Amino acid sequence: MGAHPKDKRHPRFGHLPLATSGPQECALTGVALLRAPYLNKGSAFTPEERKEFKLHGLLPPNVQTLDEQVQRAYQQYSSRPNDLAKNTFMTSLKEQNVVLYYKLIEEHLKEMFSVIYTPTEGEAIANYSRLFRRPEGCFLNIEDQDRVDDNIAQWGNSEDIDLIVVSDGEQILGIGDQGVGGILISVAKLTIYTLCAGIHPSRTLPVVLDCGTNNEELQNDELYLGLRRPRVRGEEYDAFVDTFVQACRKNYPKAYIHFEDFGLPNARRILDKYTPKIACFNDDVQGTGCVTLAAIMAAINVSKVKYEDLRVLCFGAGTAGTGIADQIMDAIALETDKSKEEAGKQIWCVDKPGLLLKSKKDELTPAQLPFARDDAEWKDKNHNDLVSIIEEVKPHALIGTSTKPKSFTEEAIREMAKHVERPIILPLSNPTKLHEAHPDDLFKWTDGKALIATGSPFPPVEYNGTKYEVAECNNSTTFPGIGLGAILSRTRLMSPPLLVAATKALAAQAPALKDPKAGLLPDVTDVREISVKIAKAVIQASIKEGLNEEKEIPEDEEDLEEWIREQMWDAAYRPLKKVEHDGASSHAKGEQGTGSARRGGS
Ligand SMILES: NC(=O)C1=CN([C@@H]2O[C@H](COP(=O)(O)OP(=O)(O)OC[C@H]3O[C@@H](n4cnc5c(N)ncnc54)[C@H](O)[C@@H]3O)[C@@H](O)[C@H]2O)C=CC1
Ligand SMILES: CC(=O)C(=O)O
Ligand SMILES: [Mg+2]
Repeated sequence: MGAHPKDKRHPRFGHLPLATSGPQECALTGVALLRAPYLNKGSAFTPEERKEFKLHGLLPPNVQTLDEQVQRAYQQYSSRPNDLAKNTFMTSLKEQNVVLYYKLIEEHLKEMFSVIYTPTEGEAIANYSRLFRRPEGCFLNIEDQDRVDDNIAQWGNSEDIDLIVVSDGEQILGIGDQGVGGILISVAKLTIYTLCAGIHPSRTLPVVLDCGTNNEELQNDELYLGLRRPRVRGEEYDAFVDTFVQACRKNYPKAYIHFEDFGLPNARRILDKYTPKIACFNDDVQGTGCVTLAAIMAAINVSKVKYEDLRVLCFGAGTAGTGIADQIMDAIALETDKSKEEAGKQIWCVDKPGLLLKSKKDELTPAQLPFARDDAEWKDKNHNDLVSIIEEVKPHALIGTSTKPKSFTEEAIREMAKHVERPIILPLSNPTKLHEAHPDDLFKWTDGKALIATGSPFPPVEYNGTKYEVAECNNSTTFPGIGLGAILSRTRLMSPPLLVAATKALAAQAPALKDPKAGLLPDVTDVREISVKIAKAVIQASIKEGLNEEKEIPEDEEDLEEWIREQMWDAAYRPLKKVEHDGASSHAKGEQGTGSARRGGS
């Protein structure tokens, strides 16, 4: 038990919008308290708490520390036979004791990250209706649009929610349409926010928009839990999304909305519609764009390629691919004197039919259009086959967001390595089995010269007796810090300068800047401090743009970092303070006590 780590400090800031330390108000007693995951301490309830909260006789007598609980939980976790069983164990643990859940992951972050996130979370999502035990999050149903406002309103008072992650389940990781199971990607992304950026876990809301599913396997599965109908499209769909957004704005006006894993026809459209109006973010477009650009920035620092010369080939020009292409185009324009249009000419995009060409513009999405090439450039040249395109373009960087496994063939990679000294190769498709290439092969085919980062985690690669770290290029390195900055500054909008600032802050942390054999991106174990730096950059950019609604933000850099750290939630037990029932437990999240985690409320 012991004191909460933050209680040992004397906060230097009189005004902190988010409370993460000090006593926690609790209106529950007895069995109800033990069943409240945000307040439950299990065997770690102190003798005084056991007395005050009527827990005598409900717990075995030995009072334990959080560390002892972690030890036991880790043994239980380790005894599970496979990763999916471990994932299910973790879900149950979270339903019992939120602090213990996060502390356990924190202690074994590297080992558990892939179990609670990609790739294992993908498996859990695909099996959602079979593994289902207890719902988590908010389920909105397109056939019940009139109830959306009520359904959203039941999660607290207007000050209670900082962050909403929403998915419509159409393009989950790389495994396509998972219908209502998409709730678990919202849940998983919020777990990453808490773990990696200390976002207060009880101040978040995971949402799924159930609009039907085109996944026939799910439609024919008698245990499927979602709407058993083809996906709704068009005006009805747009009205549903808008009803959801308006309900969020009305009930939680300060909450930042994160869109995740929407399908190709909708992801960019929705982002473009709401970006000028509210603080929102699409992780697949923007988070992936930022992290990939940061990896490229680190790689060109090693390979000494200049922005004005950089040639990039994006294989798979969907939501993530065009998001990445956009960020790279913006970076080239910013770092050179070129216009965006000129900068875009340094990026070639390939999709299923081959290279994107202007003559096919009617078949291209608006996000693909800026990257379509003049047909004249490709007259009498093969633009349908990756090897031929590589031969012609001679890219410095090759990025895979195609969901087509093994598409970066030996022939393609050897062709690339013929033309550039240090090929930058980023197979980003998730889950692991969909990666465009395996890092072992990439090192082999390029004689150890490739600069690599992958979408899911891989162990280090050994080549010619040297061990190389393979950086994970996943938006999980960026979105938590961006969200933390957005929430703490209460930015009105997530405008491009905020994303540029976040990318630069991440790129500056790349281990490869100090050691060319090290990873292109920081390791997940350092992620909380990385998030502080990213959040700081986002906050400063928000202030510079005049977008910050939070006005009491320290100016001094060190003070600002400390102010951010003070507001990050830690996995530690806080003392409980008994309060009378105040009605908040009628909220869907009422088990958290008073429903308010604000300093002013406790
Ligand atoms: N590492 C990371 O942080 C992230 C990775 N991803 C991964 O990227 C992949 C794509 O995700 P989204 O862009 O959201 O999906 P999407 O469906 O929007 O895009 C995929 C694109 O690849 C194209 N494609 C399919 N087969 C192809 C082929 N044989 N050759 C060329 N293009 C082909 C599709 O036509 C589509 O345009 C997924 O595996 C996803 O998990 C997505 C976001 C973040
Ligand atoms: C990482 C992620 O957001 C994806 O694969 O969709
Ligand atoms: Mg995603």
